Amino acid sequence: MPRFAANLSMLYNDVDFLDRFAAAARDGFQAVEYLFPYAHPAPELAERLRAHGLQQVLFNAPPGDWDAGERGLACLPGREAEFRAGIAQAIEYAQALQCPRIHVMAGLVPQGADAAAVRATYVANVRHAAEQAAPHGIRILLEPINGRDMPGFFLSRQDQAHALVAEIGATNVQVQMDLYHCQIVEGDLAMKIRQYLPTGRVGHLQIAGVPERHEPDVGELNHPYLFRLLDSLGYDGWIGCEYRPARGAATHATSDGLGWLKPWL
Ligand SMILES: O=C(O)[C@@H](O)C(=O)CO
Ligand SMILES: [Mg+2]
Repeated sequence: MPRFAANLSMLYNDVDFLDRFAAAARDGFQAVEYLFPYAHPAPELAERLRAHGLQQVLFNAPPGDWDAGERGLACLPGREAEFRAGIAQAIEYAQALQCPRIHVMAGLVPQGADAAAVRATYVANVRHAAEQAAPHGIRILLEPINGRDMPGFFLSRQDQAHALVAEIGATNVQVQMDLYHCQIVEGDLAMKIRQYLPTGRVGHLQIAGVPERHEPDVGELNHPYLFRLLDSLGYDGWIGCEYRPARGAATHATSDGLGWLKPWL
């Protein structure tokens, strides 16, 4: 059976962030993920996980100045020191939260930048992150993101991410295969899953309905078919529920929209 993690950045927006742990546990989730933990002290987050019997399965390294539009630092020439400081902070949080995966966002390609320099910066930065994370048993994940949601993002295709993982050459670097982004950029999801899961290089999956990024049972995808396929391939990792409930931040919007999950809990 697929194992589902609630993405607390997108789900349960009708309550404060720290109250989303309890809400997810009440709905039957045993694991959570979210974008960034850094607004809260790690012990406070660890206590929420403990109190509600939840595992933290993923969060992101610091992305640079998110409010100013930055979406990761890994591919940005000249920002290496900030990138490294962010990785050190992320590893501290991952240890405190016993989280085995950190997503390192690639970043937006700077206007006019030399493509070779951007790629070389990315490879060197991810190698550094992998080296720092490895002694703690932490994996570094790279996620291709669609260019409609994040125009100019360095990484958008699965084949690009897998080629980079091979080039980086560290055993603790894997691809975060977000099926929502993959459907928008490439489509042919079942064949992509059949192609990439057996490589052992997919470290985490995420889902959402396409194109609105609402519940998985809203939109053009047949998620039950994909879940059965993942089962048949022996996928035993987590699937992050990274979608915006169709009723937004209305009271109980997330819980009311979880009908799709019930058969899989
Ligand atoms: O798909 C996404 O948007 C996320 O997984 C993420 O980490 C960046 O926003
Ligand atoms: Mg994602």
